[in-house]
Amino acid sequence: MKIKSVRTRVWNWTGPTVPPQGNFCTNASDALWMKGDTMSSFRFHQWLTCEVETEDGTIGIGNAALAPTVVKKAIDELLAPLVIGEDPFDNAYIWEKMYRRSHAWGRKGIGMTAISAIDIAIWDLMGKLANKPVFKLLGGRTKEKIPVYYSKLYADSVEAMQREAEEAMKGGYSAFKTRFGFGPKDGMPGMRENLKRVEALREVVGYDNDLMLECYMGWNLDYAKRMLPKLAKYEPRWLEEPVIADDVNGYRELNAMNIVPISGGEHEYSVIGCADLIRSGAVSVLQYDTNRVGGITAAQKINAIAEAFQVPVIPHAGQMHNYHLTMANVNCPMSEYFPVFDVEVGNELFYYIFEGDPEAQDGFLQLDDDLPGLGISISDKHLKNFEITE
Ligand SMILES: O=C(O)[C@H](O)[C@H](O)[C@@H](O)CO
Ligand SMILES: [Mg+2]
Repeated sequence: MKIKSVRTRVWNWTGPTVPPQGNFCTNASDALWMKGDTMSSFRFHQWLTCEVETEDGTIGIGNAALAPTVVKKAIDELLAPLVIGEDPFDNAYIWEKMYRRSHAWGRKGIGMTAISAIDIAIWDLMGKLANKPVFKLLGGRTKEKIPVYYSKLYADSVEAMQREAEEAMKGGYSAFKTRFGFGPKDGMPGMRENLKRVEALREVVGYDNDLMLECYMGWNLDYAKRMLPKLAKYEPRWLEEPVIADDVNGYRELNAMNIVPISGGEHEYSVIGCADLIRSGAVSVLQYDTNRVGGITAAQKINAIAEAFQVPVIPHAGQMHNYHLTMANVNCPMSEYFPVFDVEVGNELFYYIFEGDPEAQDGFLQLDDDLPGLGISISDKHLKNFEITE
C-alpha cells in the first residue's frame, strides 16, 4: 500500500473570540520594550490540518498549531514529495527521510513541526489500515482511563480566578494549572500579585489537589530563583517554562535547587533535543507536544528515554495525538486538558476543527479500544467561522 497524496489546509478562525485579560499570561515577549499587543505571539487562531491518503482512499489526519501558513509551505514544497510513494508502515524510515533531507533547516521549530504533522497523519493512517486505535500500536492500554489536569485559570482578578477554580472543582477535576500574569518587568509588586493568586487558588482547591504554575517562558533565571522559595509553601506540582526554551542551563539550575519541580519541553524539538533536556537534569517533568516534537514516531522514542531516567512525560496540550501516547505509557501519568470554551487564546480551537476529541468526565478522559486510528475526523460544524486555505 503506498501513499498517494498529502493535503494541507490552513484553518483561519474568523468567528467570535473572547478577548482574554491583557496580562493573562507572562510570555517571552514581556522582556521587550514594546507597545501594543505583546500577547500576539500567544494566540492560536489558525491551525493546520494535514491529510495523508493511500492508494485505497484511506486518509490519515495530522495537525499543527504553530505557524500554520509557514508549516504548510514546508510540507507542500519540501516534505510531501519525500513521503508520496512510500509505504506508511515504513513510518520510521519516512521520519528519518524527512529529518535527514531537511536537516540543514528542519531540526527545530517550523521544520520539525511540519514533520510532526505528517507523522501524526501516518500513525492515524496505520491505525485505520490495521483497524486498531493508535494506542494499541504503541503498547496498548496502560490505564483504565487517563487522569487530566484542568488547564486554564489565565491570570485575572483574584475573585475571577477563584470563581473559575470553584467551577472546575465542581466539574470533578483534581488537578489545575494556572498562568502567572506578572514577571520581571513588574518587580516586587508583581511578585506579590503572583503570590496572592497562588494563595487564593490554594484556598479554593486545597492541598490535596495538584496545582501547576505556568510562566510560558515569561520569567528569567534571576526572577525565578527569587520566586521559587516564596512559592515553596504552596506546594506546586511544577513550575512550567520559567525561562526561554534555549536557556537549558537556567532550567537545570532551577531544577537543581530542588524547591519546586521544573517542567518544560513544549518548545523543544526532536528525540535528541528532548534527550538533552532529560540528560542534563533540566526538567523534572517533560512536556513535549507531539505536533511539534516530531510526531508520534519521535515522541514514543522520547518516552523510552524519559522512562530510563524516570522523568514523567505529561505532553503539552490535549488532543488525540498526545492522549494516545499517554494511554500507552505508564511513565505518562496524566494529560493536560483544555476545557471546551468559546474561542479565546485559541488553545481550544482544535475542538472546532475536529470531531472525536473526548470530553473529560470527573477529571478523567477515555479512549475507545475499538476505534481505529486516532479517532478523530474533520468537522463541518463550524465551517462558517473559518477561512480555509488549500
Ligand atoms: O502549557 C500550556 O498549555 C501552554 O504553555 C500555555 O499555557 C498555553 O496556554 C499556550 O497558549
Ligand atoms: Mg506550557
